[in-house]
Amino acid sequence: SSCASRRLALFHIVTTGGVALPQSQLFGAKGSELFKVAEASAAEKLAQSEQNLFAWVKNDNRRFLHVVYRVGDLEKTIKFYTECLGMKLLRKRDIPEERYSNAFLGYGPEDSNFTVELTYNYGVDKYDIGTGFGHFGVVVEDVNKTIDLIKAKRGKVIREPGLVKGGNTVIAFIEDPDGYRFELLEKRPTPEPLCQVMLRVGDLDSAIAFYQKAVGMKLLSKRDNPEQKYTVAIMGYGPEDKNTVLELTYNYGVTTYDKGNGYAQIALGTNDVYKTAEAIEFFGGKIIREPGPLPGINTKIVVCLDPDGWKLVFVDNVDFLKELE
Ligand SMILES: C[C@@H](O)C(=O)SC[C@H](NC(=O)CC[C@H](N)C(=O)O)C(=O)NCC(=O)O
Repeated sequence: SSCASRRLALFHIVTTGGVALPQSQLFGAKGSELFKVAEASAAEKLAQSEQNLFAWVKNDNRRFLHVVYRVGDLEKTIKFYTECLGMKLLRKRDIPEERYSNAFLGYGPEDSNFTVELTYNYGVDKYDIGTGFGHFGVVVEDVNKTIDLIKAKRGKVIREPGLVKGGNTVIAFIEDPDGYRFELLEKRPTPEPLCQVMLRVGDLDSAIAFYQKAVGMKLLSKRDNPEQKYTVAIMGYGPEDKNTVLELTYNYGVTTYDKGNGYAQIALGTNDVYKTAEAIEFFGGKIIREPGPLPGINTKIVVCLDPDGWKLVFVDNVDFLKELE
């Protein structure tokens, strides 16, 4: 967009009363040459800024911190995640003045692992999950065993264990007490068992470009499944067997989804929220909260939307660690 506005500025130089005239008519042949030189130098500067920003984003210290969503009964969800999915309750906080509580759960400490941040809003016991949110992925050693345990605890199994259609991983799907789906994937043990967040997108190429350029993720793999009519792009900061990834799913012909009001956002760590905001804007993301410290806790954040309107929050790495002290 920044590129487009500079082009627009150049265009305005050669317009009179809103009517565009050929450059040679305005400035003569020499003027037209000068204009071309100015335009080329502006384009070079723009390309240079793009390179610099992208290099900064790639070298920033980014990682998946947590995924935030709303639940209707915090204790019920904590019980389900700890008993059925083997997560640990890492911390809880209550913010009575804002009438909400949070619980953080996961498979390892927050300073090095991806976690879920559950939000309970006082008095709200139900949310609409919408159609855009897909699932969270959890690696387990034995899907059948986990499913038996979930059934024994009266958990909801929505897809029995078996090979994923068109692939060779044993999977199963379950739903938590609020209806959020978890895909269980049978894989070798990993340092990051909370391994995926799957979101559906309406334009896969735009989403991939945004997550590469503005968010600094790598396109780890892209797989088309013509029989099932969908394409998946796996984006992340490191190899899928050791790191959490974002799984972007494009269903043929589906360009919009309902986001509901349950799923909220993914939080990512950064060394500089101000520079992050610059990159987000430059590469076409929409900033919905300007970079700066949060009142009360002073943690610096910046909030933006991806091309499909999915929310991302970048959190200052040092401030985040201070929060954990
Ligand atoms: C191994 C890993 O890549 C997967 O598990 S993909 C899972 C697969 N995803 C989809 O089908 C996505 C498209 C679908 N229309 C959607 O929008 O969710 C899946 O869910 N397979 C189901 C199965 O039974 O195999």
